[in-house]
Amino acid sequence: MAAKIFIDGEHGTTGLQIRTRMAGRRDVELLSIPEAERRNAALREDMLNSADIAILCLPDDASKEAVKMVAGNNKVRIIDTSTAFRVAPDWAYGFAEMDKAQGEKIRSARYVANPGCYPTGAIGLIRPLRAAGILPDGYPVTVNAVSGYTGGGKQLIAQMEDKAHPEHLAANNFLYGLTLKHKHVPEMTIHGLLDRAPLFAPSVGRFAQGMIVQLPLFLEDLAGGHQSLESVHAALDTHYAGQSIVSVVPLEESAGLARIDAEELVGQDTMKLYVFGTPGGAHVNLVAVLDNLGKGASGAAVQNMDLMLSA
Ligand SMILES: NC(=O)C1=CN([C@@H]2O[C@H](COP(=O)(O)OP(=O)(O)OC[C@H]3O[C@@H](n4cnc5c(N)ncnc54)[C@H](OP(=O)(O)O)[C@@H]3O)[C@@H](O)[C@H]2O)C=CC1
Ligand SMILES: CC(=O)N[C@@H](CCC(=O)OP(=O)(O)O)C(=O)O
Repeated sequence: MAAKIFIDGEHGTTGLQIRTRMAGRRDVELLSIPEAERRNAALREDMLNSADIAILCLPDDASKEAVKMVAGNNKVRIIDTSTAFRVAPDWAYGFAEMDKAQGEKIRSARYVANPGCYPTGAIGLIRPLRAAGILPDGYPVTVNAVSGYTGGGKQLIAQMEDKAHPEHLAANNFLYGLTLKHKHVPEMTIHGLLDRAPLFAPSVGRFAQGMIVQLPLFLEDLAGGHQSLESVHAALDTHYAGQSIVSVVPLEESAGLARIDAEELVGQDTMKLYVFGTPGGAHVNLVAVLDNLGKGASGAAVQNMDLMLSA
């Protein structure tokens, strides 16, 4: 029998892209609410409680309310795409490739927190190096990133695309999060296994989807025996061996590149990791490229749903 899936927030940016990815699938039956009724709490509660898996594509507060609506119903499993539960101890973090044991945790979980788009890139780069003891305690990690503007949901899309919007944004590229208190920092710290919060500097470009996350490192401050471009690359390559969602670009290939396109993986649910620098040099720049709505949100939610359905 087809599994019943309800996407709460199905008419928003993340929800719509999950729906697109489900189109044509016979193993799932989508429960749906007409767009005009999207904020009808009674209807949503009914749908949430009729689902085998509910995927929440809502702001944090609405996600918390939705979770309360199914609290007494052990049959319903939840994937939440908001920031609300990403560091909650009783939720499985929905990034299967970050750790060998994570896929099994997601498969058997009742509650799965889908990662944020920036943290997917940052944790994808940081965690293998922390787990292998290469990035030492106290290292001052900085994460610099650029996102397509769909990362800000319907509101930012309207501000970027609609010239008549009262808060129209004309900039082609802007920095934000200037207080350095972005909501993704706790998630990067905890799931990146860091003992010191990273300094995170995000930005947005005038392109709809796509993302680059950069982690520049000083090689002399890494653990002994790992202070080379080749060693850092080998650690990432070993960590991601045997799966097809996160790939580590060979050093010979990245050495021949003059530039990286933030839109490289638009429409795909994979992530590419690059290691840049010069052999024998002092620095490396680790770079993750992904689609903020692919592996950064909707694609990851479908990957998590598939893992849960395989239980
Ligand atoms: N966009 C992205 O790249 C990413 C988004 N996320 C997260 O995914 C979640 C959804 O974001 P996104 O799709 O971008 O946002 P959108 O604003 O595009 O969509 C949110 C949807 O939720 C609806 N909604 C808002 N409040 C309520 C409520 N109280 N009850 C019912 N429905 C409600 C909105 O309706 P209405 O139109 O009436 O406001 C809208 O349809 C957020 O938590 C976001 O942080 C995570 C990773 C990446
Ligand atoms: C460009 C932009 O505004 N991006 C969003 C993050 C997008 C994302 O990862 O969503 P979550 O909020 O669910 O973590 C921001 O910085 O708040």
